[in-house]
Amino acid sequence: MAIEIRPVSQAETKEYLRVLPYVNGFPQEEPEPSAWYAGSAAWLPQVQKTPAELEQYAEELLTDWFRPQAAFVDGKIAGGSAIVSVQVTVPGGQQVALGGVTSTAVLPTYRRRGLLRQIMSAMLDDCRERGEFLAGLSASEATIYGRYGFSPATFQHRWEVRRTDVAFRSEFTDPGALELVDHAVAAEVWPVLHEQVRAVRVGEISPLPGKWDGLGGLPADGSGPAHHLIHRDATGAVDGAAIFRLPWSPDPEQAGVLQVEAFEALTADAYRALWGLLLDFDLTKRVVAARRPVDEPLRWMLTNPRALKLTRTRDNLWLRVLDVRRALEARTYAATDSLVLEIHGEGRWRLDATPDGADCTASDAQPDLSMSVNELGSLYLGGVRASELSYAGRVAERTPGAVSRLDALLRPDRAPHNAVGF
Ligand SMILES: CC(=O)SCCNC(=O)CCNC(=O)[C@H](O)C(C)(C)COP(=O)(O)OP(=O)(O)OC[C@H]1O[C@@H](n2cnc3c(N)ncnc32)[C@H](O)[C@@H]1OP(=O)(O)O
Repeated sequence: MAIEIRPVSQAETKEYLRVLPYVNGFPQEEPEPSAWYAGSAAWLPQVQKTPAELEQYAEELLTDWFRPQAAFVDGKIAGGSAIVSVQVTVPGGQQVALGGVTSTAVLPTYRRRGLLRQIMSAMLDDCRERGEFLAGLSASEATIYGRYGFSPATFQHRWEVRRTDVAFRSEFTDPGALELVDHAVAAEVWPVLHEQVRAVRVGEISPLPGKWDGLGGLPADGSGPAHHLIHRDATGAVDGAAIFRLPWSPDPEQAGVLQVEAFEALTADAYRALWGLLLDFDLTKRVVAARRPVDEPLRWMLTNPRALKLTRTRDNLWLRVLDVRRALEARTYAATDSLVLEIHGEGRWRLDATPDGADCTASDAQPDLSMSVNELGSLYLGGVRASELSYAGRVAERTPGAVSRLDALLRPDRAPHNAVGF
């Protein structure tokens, strides 16, 4: 078979859309909140489209931020994937370009013949040419993307708590105020709030264009209508917001569940006030929250921290460092130190790191530490410790103490987290 890998042209977008429905079909542990997960509910694999809608979709598919590549087998599209242009916040606060791999699927009749391998290679080359020194994705299966140098860098929790188990350790007097708002107000609040959050949260991703458009009318997808809660500080400025649903169910087990679909707080006051209301909501039995950071402070507010039960923990953003020097120079560090890092296949680098930034230069000195680009991807945002990877045999310490020194450099203030995906 003759295989050609290349970008999809406008004339080919309709044919390319035949592949997209096969992106789905992987087993999900449980349904995710509809609108928050990965963005638009209008994403093709999630809804059946009429022929007219498909025409429109194909017409508008190619944009300057969505770059699909396809594998043409004997002239016909047999698989595809795409890079979306987004930004990720790295330690120190810089928001750097990230090539986001998404919408990956090979038609079932063409799988295991090396098509994804070739598509991925073309897409990562494209990222390098555009100067994107990081690529990222969220993985349908954890066994696929390690071979291309990706590795988990952020993680997320799903938790639930029974209302009868909730008691707060201390009274909280809110200097601000909570307010239920309609969709139109929420649609104005969220983009601004998320920009403020993203400026300070390592790992957070910039929203794709149109991300917030749907907020005005989040679908009532069986989970009931979306409710919008905001918090204002004492000056009236919005410093937190939540979206929740109160799904009705004939099943008593599923009834009385308050689902938190989105939650952001810029201040501790907003955080405490919003959870205070959501966890003590009349006529509910349980609160369920998904896509939450792994260092959720909420448990420390409860008299019984065990009441908050983790029901799922999973990797979220996988990173692939495409240019070691630029990546290491883009972030800041928690200490001042110098280490020589050998990154298999990507050279040997002397990192002179400080809290204000770093210099990274090619080096032929003896390395202090050796690892592959996968380990570097996991370490980069500070969500995984070098000592953990060293114990697992994945980071080799050549100079005694070098693992601890690297941990001290990369130590994060908060666990990296991205509530927004792509
Ligand atoms: C980032 C995202 O978009 S996540 C969504 C990913 N999409 C899906 O899961 C949809 C369903 N799956 C598919 O469409 C395909 O199986 C794909 C896209 C995952 C893989 O496409 P293929 O063309 O079959 O992969 P390809 O033949 O290039 O395989 C490359 C390597 O990955 C391995 N591989 C491929 N799929 C899988 C898998 N599901 N699990 C484990 N290993 C896999 C192959 O064995 C091969 O290994 P090798 O390098 O050791 O030889």
